[in-house]
Amino acid sequence: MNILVINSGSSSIKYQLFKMPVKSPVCSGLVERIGIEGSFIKHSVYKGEEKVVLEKSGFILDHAEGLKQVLFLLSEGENAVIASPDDIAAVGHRVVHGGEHFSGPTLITPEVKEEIRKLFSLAPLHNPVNLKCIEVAEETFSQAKQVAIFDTAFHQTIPQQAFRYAIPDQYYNKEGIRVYGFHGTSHKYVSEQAIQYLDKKESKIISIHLGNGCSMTAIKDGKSVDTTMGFGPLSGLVMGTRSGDIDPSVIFHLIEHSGYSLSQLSTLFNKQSGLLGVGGSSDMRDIRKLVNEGNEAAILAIQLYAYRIKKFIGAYAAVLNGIDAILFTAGVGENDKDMRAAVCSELSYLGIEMDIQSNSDYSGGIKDISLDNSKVKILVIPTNEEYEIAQQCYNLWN
Ligand SMILES: Nc1ncnc2c1ncn2[C@@H]1O[C@H](COP(=O)(O)OP(=O)(O)O)[C@@H](O)[C@H]1O
Ligand SMILES: CC(=O)OP(=O)(O)O
Ligand SMILES: [Mg+2]
Repeated sequence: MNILVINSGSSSIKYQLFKMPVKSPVCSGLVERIGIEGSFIKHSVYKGEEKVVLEKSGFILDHAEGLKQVLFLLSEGENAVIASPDDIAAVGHRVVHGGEHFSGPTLITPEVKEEIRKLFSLAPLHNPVNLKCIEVAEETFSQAKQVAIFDTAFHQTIPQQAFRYAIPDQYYNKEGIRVYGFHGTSHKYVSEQAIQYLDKKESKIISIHLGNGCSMTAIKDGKSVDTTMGFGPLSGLVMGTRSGDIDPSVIFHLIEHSGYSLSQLSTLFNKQSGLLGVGGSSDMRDIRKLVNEGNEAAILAIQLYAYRIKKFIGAYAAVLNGIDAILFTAGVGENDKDMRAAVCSELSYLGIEMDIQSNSDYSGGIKDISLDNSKVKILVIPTNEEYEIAQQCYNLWN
């Protein structure tokens, strides 16, 4: 069964084509830096032991344009992996916000699309592009089943004391205002990998997903019990362009004293803050270059970024009453050894002790980068949201 998975993030599209139930993909790829200078596509086709990599650069304005270029790569030329669009049985879509409606894989109908649309304002960087990718896929693969897998689903196990805000009941009961949590597919995948690796079903894990969006989840015995993102994917950690936690008084102040409108506020906190707002770029690789040149704004940006993660490690150690393992994953978590080292520095009181050499040598796969005597394991685990999505789609029919 051919399942194409489309994972549209705020600044990228990742995709993989699986011949399920086989875990390794037929092809995979990445459209990066969508809407910012230096956009590129990297498309890899796996032919037995051989891997053919096609790279294409040139500005890509939006997700629809990026996806159309990907669809062309799948079916044209000598490296085509499908003969016709009808070869795809199902398309699995990552959808970021599912509100309270969706807790499992969901066949996409006009009603489901309407629900995704209703949540646009709560996930303005994501649900609109997720829906756009669904529409492009429906047009292109008209015979395929379209399935949505929601980032919010894994967090349905969070208890009320963690998912409710301390505001009057009616805002929860009538308007659904609560913590939903995001990156659930990634937190689920990496925590399951860790539980397998540690061979420890009863476990206290802190999963740290550092991509363009960033979030942490406290996971007890495989279940999410708290997470840093909330009603929308804006709270918690410092991110590429999002501020993370901010006192709502700042919002009142900007409205009252600077005349900010709703859309200006949304743009400020969603698109102009985080690494971009403080350090000058949303991309950690650019920030690292600036840091190496001694740029003070960039240095401050990574300090804020690391400090916030550290603070939540402390909070979740308390929530879980101990930690067996912390997991680093996603673009920054997997690739930025200096960030991992900064986060884990001076946490020996909590039993977190990194093997600096092992951290520096990390080059892929699941790896324990803690010292032998560290009470807490520090694991780097590459996320694979696409495989997790393909598996959940496959389970719908098998
Ligand atoms: N080698 C690297 N060093 C530091 N950061 C990196 C590296 N490679 C990728 N990243 C960062 O990872 C982030 C993107 O992560 P990713 O998980 O792909 O995000 P998303 O899925 O939200 O688009 C960017 O900030 C990028 O700079
Ligand atoms: C939910 C979220 O922030 O996703 P991403 O990291 O892909 O932007
Ligand atoms: Mg992502």
